[in-house]
Amino acid sequence: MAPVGVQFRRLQRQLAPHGKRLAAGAVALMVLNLIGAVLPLLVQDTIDRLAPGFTMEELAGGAARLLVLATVMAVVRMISRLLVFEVGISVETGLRQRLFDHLLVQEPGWLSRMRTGELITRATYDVNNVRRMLGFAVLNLVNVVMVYGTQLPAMVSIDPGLTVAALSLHPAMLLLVQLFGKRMARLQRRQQEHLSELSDLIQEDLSGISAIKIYGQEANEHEAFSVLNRHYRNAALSLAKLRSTLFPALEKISNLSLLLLLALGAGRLEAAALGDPQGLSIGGFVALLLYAERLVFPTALFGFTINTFQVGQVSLERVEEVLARQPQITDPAVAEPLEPQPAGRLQVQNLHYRYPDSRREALAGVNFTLQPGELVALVGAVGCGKSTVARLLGRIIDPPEKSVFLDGQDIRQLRLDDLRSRIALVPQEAYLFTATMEDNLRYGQPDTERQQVIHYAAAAQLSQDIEGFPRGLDTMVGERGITLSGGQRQRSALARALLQQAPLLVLDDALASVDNATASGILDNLRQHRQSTVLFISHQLAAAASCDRVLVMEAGRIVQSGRHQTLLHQSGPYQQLWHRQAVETSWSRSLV
Ligand SMILES: Nc1ncnc2c1ncn2[C@@H]1O[C@H](COP(=O)(O)OP(=O)(O)OP(=O)(O)O)[C@@H](O)[C@H]1O
Repeated sequence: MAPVGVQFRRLQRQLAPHGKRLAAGAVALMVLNLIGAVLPLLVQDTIDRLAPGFTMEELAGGAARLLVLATVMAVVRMISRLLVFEVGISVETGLRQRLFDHLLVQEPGWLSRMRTGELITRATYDVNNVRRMLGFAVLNLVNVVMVYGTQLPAMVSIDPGLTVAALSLHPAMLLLVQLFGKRMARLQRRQQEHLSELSDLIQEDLSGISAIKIYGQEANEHEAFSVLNRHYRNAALSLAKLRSTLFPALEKISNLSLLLLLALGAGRLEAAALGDPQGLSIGGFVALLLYAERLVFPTALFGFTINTFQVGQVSLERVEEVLARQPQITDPAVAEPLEPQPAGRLQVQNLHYRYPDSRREALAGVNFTLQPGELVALVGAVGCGKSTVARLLGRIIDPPEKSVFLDGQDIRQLRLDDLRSRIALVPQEAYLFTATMEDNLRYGQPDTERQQVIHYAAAAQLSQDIEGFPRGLDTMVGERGITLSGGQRQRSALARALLQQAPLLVLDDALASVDNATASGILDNLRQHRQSTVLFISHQLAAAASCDRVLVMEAGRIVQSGRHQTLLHQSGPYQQLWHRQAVETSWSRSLV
């Protein structure tokens, strides 16, 4: 845990914007406690007036005063709680929103290294703990000070000896809550950790359900799940056991302190009955009982408050840890304005890149230029660095400065939004959201007219598929919608990118699930539109052959560049790739 000063500043930071509401809540609490201190005195007065000869009017008057005060108290209590809890809820929702927005600006590489379940835990469980600390705990802390501050003097004024007796068991109550509370907090965290492990496993298994089925691993996955489930169950049961021991124990202590008060109070009542001026009136005794009872709950809650603070501080630290993580891919301090007339000219100069956790350079000095409107294929063996080039062009990972220029502008000097309006990147893995087909296609351009959507769907050779969907463009797709084939997903992602009408379109193996003829048809459409320069990264050499030029990559470098026919007749990696693919194709045909 951080030092107290740091903890205090953290709390202050969260509460500062809600100062007025908190102050209003504190005033309401004070009013509540003042009424709470006066009420037993009124009860005392009303009872002590019940001497022989009291009138019903006197009794009714006393009862009416009590009723009015009790009603006012209930209303003020509600207001004070609403005010303080609202602060907790406002901090909770604000913090969660900040956390979500902060995750959105992080680069995918970092997010994929983090466990999803862990991030969800921080955005839900930990943020909830912060709410409890700033709502429940702040309320109880202020309240307990006020309850004791207003009630103790009144109790002492009635009978100092019995006041000590009434409070004598409170330390035991606090000690018990402290002891149990620490264990409860530990178990709650453990339970939450098991829950996030379970949600990680569910997520992973549902994503990889095909692999599980293909390798017949259902039984193993069942076992892995049941182990985690058992851990969760054990933590939940231990927590339930702890709670069902603690709460009755607290009730017992509270009953004991009342018993003690009754036992000692009886003597004081008897003394008063015998005319001893030091004795205690019945009204005074009832008032003491009421005070003692009103102290039990805040005292027990005070024990929980300390734990809630400790747990809340740890949670706030965990949330702030994520918030403190600076995104690595950001807008430049002073961004260049975008070139007003984009043409789609791309220059890549001496581009080197090494992944953070890798020893070897993925790109070892890549050089190439794409002229406006050119359709250029980038081919090469697996792992040679093609996708790395695509990711760098879209700044999904960051290229060094002065190595990638779009229309003469270093892409590191552009705002990210500007860059992404100029480069449309279609990744290998097409992702569709749970939304209609139309909303999926216009995801990057939500205001696009339907006619435009239809136009670009046709360019991506998707029209026939859409016609075949039950509700055409209004068909729900994604997780809960109909399942699209890999090729349909890829063409949807392509149509989505075409809608952006960016001057440079980068297809990162984005037609891998589409047959050669369809891929060539799509490339023809792109060539006819000529609205963008296109970098077509692919393993499909037959489709690549129809491009204006082919770039060949090997071990992180461009080693050949030229027209297909020229390269095919040069001995080199392209010729080898082409022959290997021709052999594989004829081999696979021979199997049919
Ligand atoms: N996130 C990463 N962290 C570390 N190394 C990576 C990462 N992504 C890729 N690499 C490595 O960088 C090199 C280039 O990978 P890249 O994905 O660019 O190849 P590729 O040519 O697109 O391959 P493929 O044709 O199989 O898609 C490979 O050695 C790969 O292992």
